[in-house]
Amino acid sequence: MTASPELPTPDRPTGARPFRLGTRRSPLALVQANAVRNALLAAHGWDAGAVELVEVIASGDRIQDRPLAEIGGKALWTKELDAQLLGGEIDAAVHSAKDVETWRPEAIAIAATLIRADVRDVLVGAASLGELPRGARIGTSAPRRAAQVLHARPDCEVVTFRGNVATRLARLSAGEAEATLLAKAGLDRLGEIGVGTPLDETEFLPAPAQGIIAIECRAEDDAAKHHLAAIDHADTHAQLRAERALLDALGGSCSSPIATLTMRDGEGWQMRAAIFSPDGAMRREGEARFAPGEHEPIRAMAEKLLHEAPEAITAHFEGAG
Ligand SMILES: NCc1[nH]cc(CCC(=O)O)c1CC(=O)O
Repeated sequence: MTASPELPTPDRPTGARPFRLGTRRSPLALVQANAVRNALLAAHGWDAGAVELVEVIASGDRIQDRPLAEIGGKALWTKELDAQLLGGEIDAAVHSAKDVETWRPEAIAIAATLIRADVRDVLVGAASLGELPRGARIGTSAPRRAAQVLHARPDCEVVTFRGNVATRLARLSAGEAEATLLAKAGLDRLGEIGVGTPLDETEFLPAPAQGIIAIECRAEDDAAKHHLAAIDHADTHAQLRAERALLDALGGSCSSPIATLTMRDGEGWQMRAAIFSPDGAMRREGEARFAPGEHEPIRAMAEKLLHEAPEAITAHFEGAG
């Protein structure tokens, strides 16, 4: 296992190589990686050369014409960065936590999360779900968004929209759909302020980990862990652990329509979780209170949900039985 060599500090600014931060190449990924870089520079008082971005092309970015669930799931966002990390070519990798699958190699650890951004989805193309024209086409490839829209508006039709944020907005402008749904966090980070209407997060529940930027490093790289700990936002990290525990308990994948919202509840936390049939016709919701790191109530809620949900829902989860 390669450890990060000593890094520049105010007392020792020369002679060390930069900390290499791996990132995907999409405009959103680069904005996010730069946010992590700036956070590291500020937290450690390093000069600009101390953190270097290493751009990695992910298969998920190369294959744009088919739904993610069909071509191999979330691993398509992580496997190239995982390989670079394990091979010691980068010291850390920046991810949208929403795109990081539940199963991770044992030698890789989520070392830090930046403070969570806006968790809401934005509806682009109409002022509200109720105001969509009858039979409107909604462009999305996310099972959660499709099921949740169809639950509210069974008359609508879902058409597959993949590609990065700009591509999806261009496809909407080209008339391929009447509306689309995007994460407000991504739009904000790209400077697309004021696009569309944010949907109330208590009604249209977000995806697990939406709005969270996670930074991974080699599990045994104590130097990298130490550097990254300085930029970790503890409450966000607790939410991420809890929402990943939910995904794990449900056996949820990128083809599972699952939505969740984690909120402070006095001293502790409250989680709401909803699971759907892909056509949105069936919906089941649960709620759990938990303390950070104590995920048993979340697992119990997940088991109960799966136990009581109809086959039309559970068929899309592996946690059942
Ligand atoms: N699936 C792609 C993806 N992954 C993370 C974000 C947004 C940023 C975030 O949630 O932190 C997006 C775009 C979107 O869903 O609109």
